[in-house]
Amino acid sequence: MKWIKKATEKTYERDQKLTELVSGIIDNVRTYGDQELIKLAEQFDHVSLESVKVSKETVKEAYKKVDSKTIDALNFAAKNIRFYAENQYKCLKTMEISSPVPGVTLGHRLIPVERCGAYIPGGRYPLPSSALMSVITAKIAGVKSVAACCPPAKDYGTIHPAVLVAMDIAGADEIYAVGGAQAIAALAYGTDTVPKVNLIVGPGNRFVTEAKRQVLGDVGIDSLAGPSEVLILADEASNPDFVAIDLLAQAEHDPNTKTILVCTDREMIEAVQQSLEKYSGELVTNKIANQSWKDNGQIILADHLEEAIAIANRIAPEHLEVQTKNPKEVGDQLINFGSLFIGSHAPVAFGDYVSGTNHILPTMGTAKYSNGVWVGTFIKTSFYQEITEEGCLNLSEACMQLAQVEGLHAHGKSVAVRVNALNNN
Ligand SMILES: NC(=O)c1ccc[n+]([C@@H]2O[C@H](COP(=O)([O-])OP(=O)(O)OC[C@H]3O[C@@H](n4cnc5c(N)ncnc54)[C@H](O)[C@@H]3O)[C@@H](O)[C@H]2O)c1
Ligand SMILES: N[C@H](CO)Cc1c[nH]c[nH+]1
Ligand SMILES: [Zn+2]
Repeated sequence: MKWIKKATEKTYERDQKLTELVSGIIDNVRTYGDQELIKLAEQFDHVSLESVKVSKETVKEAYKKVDSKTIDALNFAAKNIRFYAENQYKCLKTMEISSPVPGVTLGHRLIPVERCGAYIPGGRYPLPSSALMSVITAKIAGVKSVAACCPPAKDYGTIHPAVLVAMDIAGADEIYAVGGAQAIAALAYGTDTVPKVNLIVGPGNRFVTEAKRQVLGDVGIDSLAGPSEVLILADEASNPDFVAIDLLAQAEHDPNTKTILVCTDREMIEAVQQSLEKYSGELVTNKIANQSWKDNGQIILADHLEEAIAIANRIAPEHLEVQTKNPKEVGDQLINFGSLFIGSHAPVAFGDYVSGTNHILPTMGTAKYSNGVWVGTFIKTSFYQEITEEGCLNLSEACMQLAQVEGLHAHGKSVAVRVNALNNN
């Protein structure tokens, strides 16, 4: 099956040059700190900064540069994202339970990371919506201090004002005008201006993603996200205009975006192709969208719906739209996706901005084993046990036996001395 190779190909491939370039940036940030961040902002973002820290005054000024309709839309989106995150939080539970072994209590606590960094991409487009997604979710999870980073925009000499307003609405505690691999290095290792964090979340381009890969271990990360993806399931009942514009809506993100149509009806495929032609000329973003569709777009004709569903489950796309008849029934059979959009009136754009689900999602097939950013991303489920004298005696024999099998003498002895002490009392 030829389609499998293309549809499951990694959109983010590491290469030696990228690895070395990024490790050089990380090393320089560790050595030269803020001075290097300012130098790289000049080099890559063409902005000259005095400090990467964005002041409260600059944030206040940003509100004056953003129209009220945008601020209203950001607040509307923020409310829905908060609602979703708060309700997901309610699904998390602490646990404390008596073990069947008398004298042993087992439990886990939900402990938010103390400090996290949220990377908000800003190279190609300003993405205020991404600021809402990461920062709001971190704050609902209980993270005390959230540092938001985004590359400075040339036209403003700092972060784009709509992104600054979104960061503020979302509740960011600190804001830094720094992007790319250097932002990840600053968050991971700290500089005089940027205190280091415990966890970094948020998507970005190949430099950002490679940097996250390299700092992992010194700091936690959410995932290694690649360019956006959409897979649309369609049949003879779909609306070709809806299908076509949803493919292009993802394609306009990046020339590497992966856009796939899986359809059971040949005539529908032809109709979608005509709609694609129609829209491609209309879009302001058509240069990227057309390029992306040409290089990474794919149409797969499935023999029947069961096959279409199996294909979607095999590809495990970031976004999965079901625009077939009985979309709910089809949706129930889908098991690998970052975010599912059920019905022809559910374009990905709603999830990107306003429905409330998070748009920072697994890509490149990683939805087979992982999920998008949610409150749980920021919360550790940390275990504990409380053991009484009775519990100690009840656990001791099997414990000492296993320690002996493993040859770990002190392990066994740490139990034996307690048992002896109890028996001698
Ligand atoms: N999966 C998701 O949830 C999601 C959400 C939003 C965006 N995205 C993706 O995030 C990505 C955003 O990428 P972007 O480029 O627009 O913004 P970005 O902020 O990720 O990257 C911009 C930065 O890259 C660095 N850079 C640029 N050229 C460089 C070079 N030659 N060498 C070293 N560093 C360099 C610069 O520091 C610049 O500030 C897109 O691929 C988009 O699809 C994904
Ligand atoms: N579709 C992107 C996630 O893959 C998120 C986004 C931000 N703004 C618009 N869309
Ligand atoms: Zn999008």
